[in-house]
Amino acid sequence: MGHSAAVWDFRAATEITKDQNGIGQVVLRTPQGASARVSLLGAQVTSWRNEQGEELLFTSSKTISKALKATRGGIPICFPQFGNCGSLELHGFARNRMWAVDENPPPLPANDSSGKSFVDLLLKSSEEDMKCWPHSFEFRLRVSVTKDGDLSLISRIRNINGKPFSFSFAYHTYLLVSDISEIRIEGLETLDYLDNLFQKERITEQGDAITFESEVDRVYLSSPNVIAVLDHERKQTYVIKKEGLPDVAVWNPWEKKSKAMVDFGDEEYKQMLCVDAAVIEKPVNLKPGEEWTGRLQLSVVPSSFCSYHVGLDSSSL
Ligand SMILES: O=P(O)(O)OC[C@H]1O[C@H](O)[C@H](O)[C@@H](O)[C@@H]1O
Repeated sequence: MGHSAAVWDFRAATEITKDQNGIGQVVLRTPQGASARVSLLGAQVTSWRNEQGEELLFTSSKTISKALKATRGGIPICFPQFGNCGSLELHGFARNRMWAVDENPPPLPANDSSGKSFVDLLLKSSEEDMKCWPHSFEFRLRVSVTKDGDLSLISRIRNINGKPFSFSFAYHTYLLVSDISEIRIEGLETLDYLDNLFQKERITEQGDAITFESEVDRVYLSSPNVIAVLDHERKQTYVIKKEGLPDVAVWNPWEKKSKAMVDFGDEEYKQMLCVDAAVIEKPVNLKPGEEWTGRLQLSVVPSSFCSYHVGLDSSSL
């Protein structure tokens, strides 16, 4: 039975359940049938479905459900470190911590909650984490599904310390694709990137678009705020809009590395592509009392629908 958006109670449509390990899961639904699932472990979005109920994010079928570890897939949050560019565990600790539902977050700009199904989550620095990263912070994440089925993530990180600190950050987004060989990314051409396969060497992208025929592990620098990932076979395009996130990490492990990963099927590299809106090259510096905001909005449009080319900006975010 259909529901009219006018009478849809977005709050009531937000359900909190538990997974088999007892970890809280927030399910967001729209009247048109789009949905997302967010785990309180890591504030990781583990599912995002369109109005037809089709999954749009990749999750490894070999995911090992070891309690208190992020699973491979969805959108893990990398904070306060991306990759291994510091002394912390890979991609920082935030993705492996339990987050709380924040019932009363400081207000976001007007209208952010209207017509959306959303949840606010909160992570604060713990005594344990202070031992390896001695900074007090409050990290608020709002995850929303809009009435059009778009997935939106807004991160606000506040320094509640007496001293400045800096961090790197990424929305480590595992997109589900039909066949990696048929995928093209538009919006990164002509940019410089750091190549993780060559000791982070800085290289200028020469291709007209990014395509895939072997392992890729790069960080594109100073990128535009709209990136498109075209899936030729499915005839659909992921449009990635971002704000406050200058870099884009692109990763596909390809065949050999896939076989070496215990929580990843040997052939699964064909169905995934990580395209992470991020701050990596120049970390964010926060003075005491300051707050940083990083926004990501993911939509899916038919590939014939090219309006994402119209004004490559993110003003509608
Ligand atoms: O295995 P994960 O924690 O999801 O990280 C997977 C990948 O993430 C990033 O893109 C890094 O650049 C890669 O070197 C890393 O292997």
